Amino acid sequence: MIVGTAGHVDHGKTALIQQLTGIDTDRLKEEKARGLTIEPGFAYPEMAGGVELGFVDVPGHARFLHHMLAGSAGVDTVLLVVAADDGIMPQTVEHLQILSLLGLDRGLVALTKIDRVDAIRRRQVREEIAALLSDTPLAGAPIVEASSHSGEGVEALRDRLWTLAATQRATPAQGHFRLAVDRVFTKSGTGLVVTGTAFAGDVSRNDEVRLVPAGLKARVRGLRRQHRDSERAQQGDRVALNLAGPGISREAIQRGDWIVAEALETPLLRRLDVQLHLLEGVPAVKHWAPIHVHLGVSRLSGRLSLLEGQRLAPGANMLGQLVLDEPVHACLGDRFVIRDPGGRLTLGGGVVLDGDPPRRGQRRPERLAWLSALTECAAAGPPFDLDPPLRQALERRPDGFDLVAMARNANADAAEMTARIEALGGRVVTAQGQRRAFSQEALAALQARLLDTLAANHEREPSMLGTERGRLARQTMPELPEPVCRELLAALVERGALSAHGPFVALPEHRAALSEADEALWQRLEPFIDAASFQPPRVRDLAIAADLDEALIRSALTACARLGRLYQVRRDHFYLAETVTEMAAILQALEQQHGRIRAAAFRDRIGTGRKLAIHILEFFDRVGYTRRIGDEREIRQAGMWQ
Ligand SMILES: Nc1nc2c(ncn2[C@@H]2O[C@H](COP(=O)(O)OP(=O)(O)OP(=O)(O)O)[C@@H](O)[C@H]2O)c(=O)[nH]1
Repeated sequence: MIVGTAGHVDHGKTALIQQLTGIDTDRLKEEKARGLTIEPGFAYPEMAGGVELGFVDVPGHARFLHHMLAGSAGVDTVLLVVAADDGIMPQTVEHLQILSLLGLDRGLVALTKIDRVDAIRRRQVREEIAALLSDTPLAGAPIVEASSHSGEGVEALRDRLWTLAATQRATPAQGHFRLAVDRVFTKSGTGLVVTGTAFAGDVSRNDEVRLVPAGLKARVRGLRRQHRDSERAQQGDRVALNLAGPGISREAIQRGDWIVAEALETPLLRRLDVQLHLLEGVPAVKHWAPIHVHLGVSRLSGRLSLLEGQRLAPGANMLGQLVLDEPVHACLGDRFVIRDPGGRLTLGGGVVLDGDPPRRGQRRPERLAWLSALTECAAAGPPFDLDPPLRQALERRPDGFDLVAMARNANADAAEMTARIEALGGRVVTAQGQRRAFSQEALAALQARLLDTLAANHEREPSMLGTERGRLARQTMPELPEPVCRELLAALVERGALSAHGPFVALPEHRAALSEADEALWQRLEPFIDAASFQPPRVRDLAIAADLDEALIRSALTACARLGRLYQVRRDHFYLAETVTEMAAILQALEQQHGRIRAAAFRDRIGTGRKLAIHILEFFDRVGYTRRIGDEREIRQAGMWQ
């Protein structure tokens, strides 16, 4: 259990934690000199019987509110401190509002400095506190009187907290590991250490993790939880990680960054779709207002885009989008607080719904309906029941949806999510690390559209052998990722609904034909092309060799290429289909032998000049058989020429 203090400056938070735990959480020299907390401080008292309890002591001064917000990230229990002499003060109210916005609903109130007041005053302040709590998630929380000076009531408060910690059921770790970094330092002999609260999942020594936003990979060399060496830590724990790896240094990471499991690595997010709530008593906020956003441990600047109107009224809720100046990491259900750009006023906050909003159509009814479904899902709290939004997506998205991005957003496992989709009657197409989910009807409709497009192509281009797969994909559904389209086409070929001819596909009944004149030319030209296998004569050389007109040859060979007898590897340079198949096999063998394909190795194998070898490799890239990576290539579609 991690208890976070809250309350107005000088109400006795630090003194109380010291009384309760014997630990002084004010570490900084300046804090000591000024008698003021600036940075969050931590205390982990020794507990008997495996009970775990940690304290985060936050500053009360209004100027350090961003530190209070950072300290409150990851806290699960609140200790609201109110001094009996002052009573409720501005930061008592503001901290309480922030804790509500962060979704904290468990905790108690310590009425401190009771040595300074009489019984009547104590009762009066207790009543004021009860009234203040009444319409917050902490309504009805116990109010315990204590004095850090006389010690009165401290034992009773400790008993309450210790019992609460002992009876709290440990939440099982869910999802992939995420940790919000609140401190970064280097320790001689150890190296880089980051500390923070684990928001989800678990981490073990020697795990590989990612730094966000730096994107660097790191190994967990050492691990401490709640200030003790450990092999493993999990959701809810205060964790210190000793990280190592290429590029891992003090400069690569700072407070507010995240350490996440590989599976959560995202292209960095700058726009987050959210459910917003504006506090009562603050000015209304207009669309595109500049704001400060506190998310996890970070403070970011940006704009507030309203998705359901031009103005958000005090006390109201609305769907919106945070458009941030810097990239962030966030998942469904993360809470955030918004403040005015001057950082003086807490305006409201909300819940992250979708970290990957579409560029267009953000206010379309189906998009808003999707966000509303996610709002309900997030409101019910983790573990999230994703079935209702998934069901909705299956019903309403004829082009399917990206299941990997959706799983990442919900910090769920993509394989488990695939099983959920299948249980809901949907289908998932998997290709090259992508997973796209469709309803059965949507999938059938898409396949029918592919066949229709192909039929139209055949009618328009009767002499063509078929349509190149990539082109068919772009023609039919440009918004779908190409690997997914190719996978759909492969399934149709498998079922016999399509026939495959190298990179082309055609309806099985389609028969392309050559004109008689072209057929006659082909008979004359084929021997010339065949004789020179890897280096066939170009159109001009054929014209000389066969004593024919160049334009005639070009048109006949183009017609033959449409039929799949030849491939135009570059302008005016045609190769027999068999030769292309042979070269494809050579590439495959080279890849098997060397891991990657180098142009020089290919040139040596086919015995041509370097320039021609490169032209041929570029042809294979173009048709999607190979992919170029720097100076090398790898096979993308091994089955294309089999
Ligand atoms: N008389 C009396 N004084 C107290 C009590 N608790 C704290 N104080 C005094 O109040 C002052 C502020 O106490 P802190 O514990 O630093 O207050 P704080 O809430 O942690 O302050 P910030 O963290 O800066 O917001 C100090 O001078 C304490 O000695 C108490 O129970 N009785």
